[in-house]
Amino acid sequence: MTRVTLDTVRALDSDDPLAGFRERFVLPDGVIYLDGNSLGALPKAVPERVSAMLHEEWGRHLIGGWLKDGWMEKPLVLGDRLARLVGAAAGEVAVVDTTSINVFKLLSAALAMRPERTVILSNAENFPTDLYMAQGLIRQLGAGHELRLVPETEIEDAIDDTVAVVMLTETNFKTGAVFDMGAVTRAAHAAGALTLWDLAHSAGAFPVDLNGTAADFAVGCSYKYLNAGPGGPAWMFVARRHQEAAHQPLTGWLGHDRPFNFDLEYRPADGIRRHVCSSPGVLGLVAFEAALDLMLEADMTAIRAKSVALGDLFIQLVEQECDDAGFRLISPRAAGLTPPWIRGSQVSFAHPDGYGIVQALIARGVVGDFRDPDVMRFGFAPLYQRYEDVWHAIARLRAVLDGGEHLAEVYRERASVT
Ligand SMILES: Cc1ncc(COP(=O)(O)O)c(C=O)c1O
Ligand SMILES: Nc1c(O)cccc1C(=O)C[C@H](N)C(=O)O
Repeated sequence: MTRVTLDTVRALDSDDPLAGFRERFVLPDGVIYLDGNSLGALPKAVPERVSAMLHEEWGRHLIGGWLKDGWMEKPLVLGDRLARLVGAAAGEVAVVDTTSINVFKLLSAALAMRPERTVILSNAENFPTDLYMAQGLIRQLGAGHELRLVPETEIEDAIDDTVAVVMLTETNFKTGAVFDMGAVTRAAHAAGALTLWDLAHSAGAFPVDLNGTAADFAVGCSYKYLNAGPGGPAWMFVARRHQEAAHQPLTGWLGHDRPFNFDLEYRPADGIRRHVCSSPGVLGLVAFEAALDLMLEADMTAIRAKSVALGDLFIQLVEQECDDAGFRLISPRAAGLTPPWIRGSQVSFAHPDGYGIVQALIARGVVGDFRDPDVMRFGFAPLYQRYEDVWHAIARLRAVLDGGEHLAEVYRERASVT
């Protein structure tokens, strides 16, 4: 393979069709941010839009904003906009609650649609909150249901006629490996099961085609690749064909068919609206709206192409510059430029000193993250990263290793939030 040089990466940046997006984000000087897969960077439009909402909407219209400024409808209006990014149709997505809560709601709805079956099938590598929510729901439902975990490579074979729901995170949060959503969904349907996809590490990272793969249910967050800010509102998808039958358990007043009739009896609204529970958090929604509008200006195929190129470059440079360091690539080497996707928008290497290396890199302004037991994780966000950033990140990695900076006493104890 030809050696990569600084000239090579500068040439890639000068040919980059997405280069113009970078200046639309706030990025601290000197920082190379490779953690947009945990918390996306701040789009400049977000504080502008939130400030306008505060001063021009809330400040002037007071309670009138619910109607005049469309606050009440935002969960569904933004859902329709987001639908375009995830291969859904208008009316199939709502922006509500948190990812964990939406897992609970949709898992409950799906189990009730398969009353004769008892198993929620998932993988042992899934992000724990999904498993915890399933465990909590099972406890709530009383005896009878089971969360069955198998290794991710065995999922399709494990789908049998006891399985009610196959609940998977499409992109593995540690390795970036991506399930073949179409193949798993076909296998689930062939066995009479439903699918619930967690797209936290997929939406905004690469093209998602919920209806093209006939997915049943999905959830996702807005604060990673969609850049809506810490704790930004989550979203959920219910395929149109299930909307009549799918009933979620958190039957708050805003999922009622006529909330302002104040009836004593709950009657679910039609369609996706019944999955809204409470008053929408308008500040978070407005931040998300600004970030989403920016994302929708970009071509998702171009985003995917650059994400793959950044990830490939990162792998190549680690191997070129640090081949003596004992890094073990745990992400799929090939990413996939057409579906089925194989690697998401992150690259992870395992290393026994991974924690210290990540911390020492952060001290040098290269922000990635660490996941137990030994995973160094780096995320690629094509709208605000340059190829040259990858070059400098690896140069700083080399400097960390050369200086033994990662072995410092201060990194012996791990921080509790990373
Ligand atoms: C796959 C996945 N699901 C869910 C979450 C978190 O959900 P919540 O927004 O409810 O904290 C994360 C990360 O925080 C995640 O990686
Ligand atoms: N959601 C997070 C948070 O509130 C604090 C710190 C990190 C996170 C994360 O997003 C973790 C992330 N889901 C992961 O993939 O590890």
